[in-house]
Amino acid sequence: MKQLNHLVIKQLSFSRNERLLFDNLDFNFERGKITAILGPSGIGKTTLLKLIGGQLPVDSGEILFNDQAIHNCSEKVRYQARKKMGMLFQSGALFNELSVFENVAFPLREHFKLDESLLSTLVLMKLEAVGLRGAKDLKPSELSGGMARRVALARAIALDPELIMYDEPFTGQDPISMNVLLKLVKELNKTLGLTSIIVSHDVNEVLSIADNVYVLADKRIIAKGSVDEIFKQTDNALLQQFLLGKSEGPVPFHFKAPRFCDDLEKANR
Ligand SMILES: Nc1ncnc2c1ncn2[C@@H]1O[C@H](COP(=O)(O)OP(=O)(O)OP(=O)(O)O)[C@@H](O)[C@H]1O
Repeated sequence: MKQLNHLVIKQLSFSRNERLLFDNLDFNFERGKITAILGPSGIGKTTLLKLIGGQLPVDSGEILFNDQAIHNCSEKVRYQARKKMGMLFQSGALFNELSVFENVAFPLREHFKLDESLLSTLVLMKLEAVGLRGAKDLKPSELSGGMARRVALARAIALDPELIMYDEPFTGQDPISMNVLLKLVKELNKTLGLTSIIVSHDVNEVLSIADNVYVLADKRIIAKGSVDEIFKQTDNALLQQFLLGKSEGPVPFHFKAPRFCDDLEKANR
């Protein structure tokens, strides 16, 4: 029987450049749901996706995908797990020299030996799913930013992943493209039965399609739950500051620094 939790992270700790980013964190990503990961810039959201994808090794803790440990497994197991994960990174540029069709065909050609007619059918199905079958012969330079993001999404679902991770998928989009992408992410989640994880600074937009939310701040999870539950936590000052985007609150404006007078004295020595 398939577990309710598709991906489970237990007691994750991770440092970068001796800076502790995660201190003993637990996450449960429910199968078939959209989970948003929110938090201030630099808190480690992209890093979390890279840890899940196996691009970075954990310092300590466990990552279980379909109940199988993928943090300390063999290369073979990691490769099999990675094949079931699609990733859409903001910087995940398309190959400029390839057509839209060939960009989406790329992972299929890499992983399978398919005859051209089957490959073509699969690519056209993925492009149809993102509404861009008609753009198959265009080059990336001929696409708008929103269209390019949708082609990257078609490429991310080319191998029929179970889980898809989006890193800032809406950044830099005009309101119409943003809504098209939001609708698409929600629809694909439902029609393909995906488990989706979205990292985004577009708090209201991402919460409009998410089922569950984790809010990170200062090495820990400051709030988690369904979207409704998160909005009810009005006594959580850190969460409220973040959700409402207030400059005043528990999140300090100043990055940790020595006393100003000490720095000035040093500068004038
Ligand atoms: N390649 C790297 N090498 C060393 N440190 C890195 C590297 N990439 C990121 N970091 C550091 O890790 C921390 C977390 O970065 P990360 O990109 O995961 O944060 P984020 O929450 O996704 O930020 P943002 O919302 O601004 O994208 C930051 O302090 C960053 O400087």
